[in-house]
Amino acid sequence: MLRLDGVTAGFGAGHRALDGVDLEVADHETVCVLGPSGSGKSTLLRVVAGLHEPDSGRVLLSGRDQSGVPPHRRGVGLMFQDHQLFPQRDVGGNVAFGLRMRGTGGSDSTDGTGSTGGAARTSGTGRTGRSGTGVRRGRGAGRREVDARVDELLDLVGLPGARGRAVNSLSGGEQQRVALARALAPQPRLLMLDEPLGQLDRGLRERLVVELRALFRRLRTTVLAVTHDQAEAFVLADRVVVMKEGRIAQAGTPLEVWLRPASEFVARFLGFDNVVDATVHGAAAETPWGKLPVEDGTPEGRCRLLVRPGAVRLTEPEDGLPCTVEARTFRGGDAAAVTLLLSPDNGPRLEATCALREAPEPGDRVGVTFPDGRDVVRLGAGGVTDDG
Ligand SMILES: Nc1ncnc2c1ncn2[C@@H]1O[C@H](COP(=O)(O)OP(=O)(O)OP(=O)(O)O)[C@@H](O)[C@H]1O
Repeated sequence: MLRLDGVTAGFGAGHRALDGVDLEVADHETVCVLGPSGSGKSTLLRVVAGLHEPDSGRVLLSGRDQSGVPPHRRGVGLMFQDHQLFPQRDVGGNVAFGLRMRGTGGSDSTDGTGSTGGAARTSGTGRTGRSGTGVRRGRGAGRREVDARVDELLDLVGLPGARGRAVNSLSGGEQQRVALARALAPQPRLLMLDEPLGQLDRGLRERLVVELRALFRRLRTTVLAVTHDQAEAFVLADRVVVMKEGRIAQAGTPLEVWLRPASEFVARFLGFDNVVDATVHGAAAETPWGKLPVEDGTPEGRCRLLVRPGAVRLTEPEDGLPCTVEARTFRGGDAAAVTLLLSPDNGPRLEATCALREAPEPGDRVGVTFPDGRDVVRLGAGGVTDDG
């Protein structure tokens, strides 16, 4: 569906917001681009949408090179985090705008980019017979037909009966759903979401992201989404792409990336802080915290080693590496988990997790052992791309 070949793009001489990016998104796949602020995520979407011309490289949609193809002729939908609904139109008017974007050349867009409802699908690109919203294409639909289509889309996003409501009477989450209905209305061949849930509170995000995933699966929508929140990306994505300074640091399924971060950068981005120098010999690694088990097949030699908090077992001070508890943070969740920051007598600080009822207090003395190698990972081994 989408392919980027060596795309480099920037803002002025020598600046590279994207640096030789190769990326593919398959039909019906949801790919989430993750990365810290400034890593090039939004620029990537803008290049695909045709809103930013690459300096070199190619963007192909359904095998066709998009050089020189204007945004409204690319058939991609783009939804930004601030979703930019039209406040003067009611919910129905906003979603109907998305419907009108089909085959109009996108001229309704407030900024000429199609960013409000998505760069429009153009007619004649052959999308007949597609299951999904049930919204059919064609101009000149009568009022009743438009209303019916709008209702269908609102049902789809979980806002039945909202057609006549004023946009400013909706909650943030409801507005988000309207924006999504509007972006889905033209049946873009590729839907791109830029921090789609960025401004919503955590509880709502967690709920909506699960709904979005179910919706995209049901509609078989092809999605390229950008987020800086790895938890969100892991729920939504079939595949995640982690970016660093305009390059792809790693791509893989959420599980692959979580299990085998390709580099220290990716590991730290995922929130893992126990990363140390180590030397692997056989089934063990020499570390500043002592000898730790590693999984069978771990390549030998000097490396950076990730020790996930799950590998750290608390015990009595005399039974393991003696540490002082520096801080403890209640994380909540089903397991009532607590994150502990430990200061070992030897070696750098160490993060551990445990259940609340077992959690020691700051200042307490504990011992730690590392009984299981499954959460001890040699970095740079087994990732798709290693950024060193
Ligand atoms: N309009 C612009 N003019 C100049 N530089 C820009 C412009 N837009 C982005 N940049 C620069 O390009 C780089 C990539 O920016 P981009 O917005 O793509 O990153 P991002 O990963 O989406 O960041 P965020 O998560 O903060 O939105 C950054 O260094 C940024 O400062």
